[in-house]
Amino acid sequence: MISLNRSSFLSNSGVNGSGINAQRQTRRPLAYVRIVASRSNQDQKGRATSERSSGVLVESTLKEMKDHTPSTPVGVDPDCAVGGGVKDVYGEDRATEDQLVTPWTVSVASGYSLLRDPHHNKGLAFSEKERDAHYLRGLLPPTVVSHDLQVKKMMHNIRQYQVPLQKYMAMMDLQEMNERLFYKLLMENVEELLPVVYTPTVGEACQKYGSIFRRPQGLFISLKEKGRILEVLKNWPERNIQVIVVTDGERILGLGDLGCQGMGIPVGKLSLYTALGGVRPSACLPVTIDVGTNNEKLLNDEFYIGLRQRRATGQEYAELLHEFMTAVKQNYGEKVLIQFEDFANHNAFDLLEKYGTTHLVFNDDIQGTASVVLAGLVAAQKLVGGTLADHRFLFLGAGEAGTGIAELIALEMSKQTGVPLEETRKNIWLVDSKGLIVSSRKESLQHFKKPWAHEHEPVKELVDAIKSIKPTVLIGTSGVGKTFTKEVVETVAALNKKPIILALSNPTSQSECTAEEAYTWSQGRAIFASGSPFAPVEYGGKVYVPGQANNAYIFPGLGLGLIMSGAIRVHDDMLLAASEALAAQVTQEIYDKGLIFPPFANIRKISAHIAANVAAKAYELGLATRLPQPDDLVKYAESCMYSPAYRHYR
Ligand SMILES: O=C([O-])CC(=O)C(=O)O
Ligand SMILES: [Mg+2]
Repeated sequence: MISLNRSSFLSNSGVNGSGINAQRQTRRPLAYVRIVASRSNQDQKGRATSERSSGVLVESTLKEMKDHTPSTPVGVDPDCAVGGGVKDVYGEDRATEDQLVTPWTVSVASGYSLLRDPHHNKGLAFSEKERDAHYLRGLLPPTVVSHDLQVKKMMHNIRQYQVPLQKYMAMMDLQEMNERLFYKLLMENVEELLPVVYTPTVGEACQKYGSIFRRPQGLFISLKEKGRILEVLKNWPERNIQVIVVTDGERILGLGDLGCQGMGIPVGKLSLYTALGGVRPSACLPVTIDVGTNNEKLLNDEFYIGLRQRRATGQEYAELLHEFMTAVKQNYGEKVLIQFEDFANHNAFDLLEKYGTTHLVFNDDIQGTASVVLAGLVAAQKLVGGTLADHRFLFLGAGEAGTGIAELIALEMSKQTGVPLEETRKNIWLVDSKGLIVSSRKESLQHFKKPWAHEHEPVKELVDAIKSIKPTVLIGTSGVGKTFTKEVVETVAALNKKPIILALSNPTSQSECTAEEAYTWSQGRAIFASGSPFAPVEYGGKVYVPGQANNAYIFPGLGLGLIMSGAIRVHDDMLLAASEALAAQVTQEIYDKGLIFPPFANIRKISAHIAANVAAKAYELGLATRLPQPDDLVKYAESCMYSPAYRHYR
């Protein structure tokens, strides 16, 4: 193994190479040279090879590598929480000096390779000067176009596709071809493209991930890698990771066990971390843990990309997860944020409890969804009058989302009123597949359902539970579509002037009811929001715009707030702080439209406010390590955000 670290490059500066490679090199301005976070291996001929993040294989002799000495000083980013690393000659963040441990190598991206490097490619937007300086002459047609025109053209192209999955694939191709164009497109067309890169289309993409799979976009850690996870993490080309979204694919949206094909979810969530929350793409790491799948269809699918075995459970599962969690902390330190995503109930609660005290973790389905729904409910009080404590809540679905939301509502009510948590919980009722959760069922209930087992006679059907509990708010977190039937909606609508109905299961096919059903069956009285987007509905000559109560409002800003404050733990009060910040973004103009969530078009501003509130809470709780605390946290959050604007290359 060649041990050639950054300082050895610098100490060798000025050494001229010889031979073809060296001649090629001397022709090229040294400013092309950049330090890339790639590991090198030495083959039998003593050459170092490294696979760059762009997937371009760089081969260099030791001598040649010495010649790739950066001519420009490698500067350190100003004290910005989200940056904070060494910049390469493109002005982009790279690993910090102490992370540049051997065996890191140097590689060159210019000419043909530059066009195939998604992090630096600008396509037709390379200027005349850049085309000269970077050996691009002839590799591109003569036209030079602006970033804006590229966005316009891509949107035009994407709109030509009728099938959502084709749009998804076009977006993934773009992400792999030109990252900054991908993010500019997504950020400037967020309402149109969110349903493409995220729910509902990402659900279909996961179902078909094996057949549409082209290039890996994250790390696959399977049982085969047991005992070697730290090594696997080091294969990832980026070193300065700040957020990991990890799934084991067992409960992908409301679609069930999709095994290794769940990878679409971490990839999609992390692209929102960047587009919606401004965390730079190179700091994001999607991970799928593959312990097998119990999905027979996938096990028999010749295109399935995961381990062809039934799921490992018990100790084998726990050991793999523990090795992963330990390796992450060892490799990236204790301030890397780990977001658990789409784990099945039986693991999700346990993992959160187990690692919540040792790692910076949160579960998006339990806590992120809860935070967004609480914000919507707080905002809804402006439309219905009163406070949270005036309500009775009934959930269909008592899993991660259901019990997570229920607990955060109870916590907020307790904080607002001073009434103990055990008491505020009594306003909240849950129905699972066996009926209303009541005290006589307590013995047989899973632990996360037990706090909701109140005194009541057993009730089997949802509609009977509604008649008995008389909820003012009905929330669907069942993962089962079409469960808010006409009778269900009519029953809750008969009890309330303005029933709050939230159909949160994803994707659209699993939504408890559609927006049209909610408005029609409630004669236009429902305050409705869903997890996946629905188009506006016309009813009785009026247009109703449904809200989207999706955790995408929260996790990008929450993550940014945690990163920028250097938080070391996630605390429930931070989720409340995030929720409060989101609710505060609902303006009178939005209320006047009958909405309880702000438009996604404003999400960057919303995320900055969420991040600021979360960071403020982290400082207040003594959980922030980035000191001193910035004076204006909103401004600071904005200043930390990634911009997809092209860099000018020297
Ligand atoms: O991914 C989404 O749209 C929301 C979510 O976390 C889920 O449904 O599991
Ligand atoms: Mg999820």
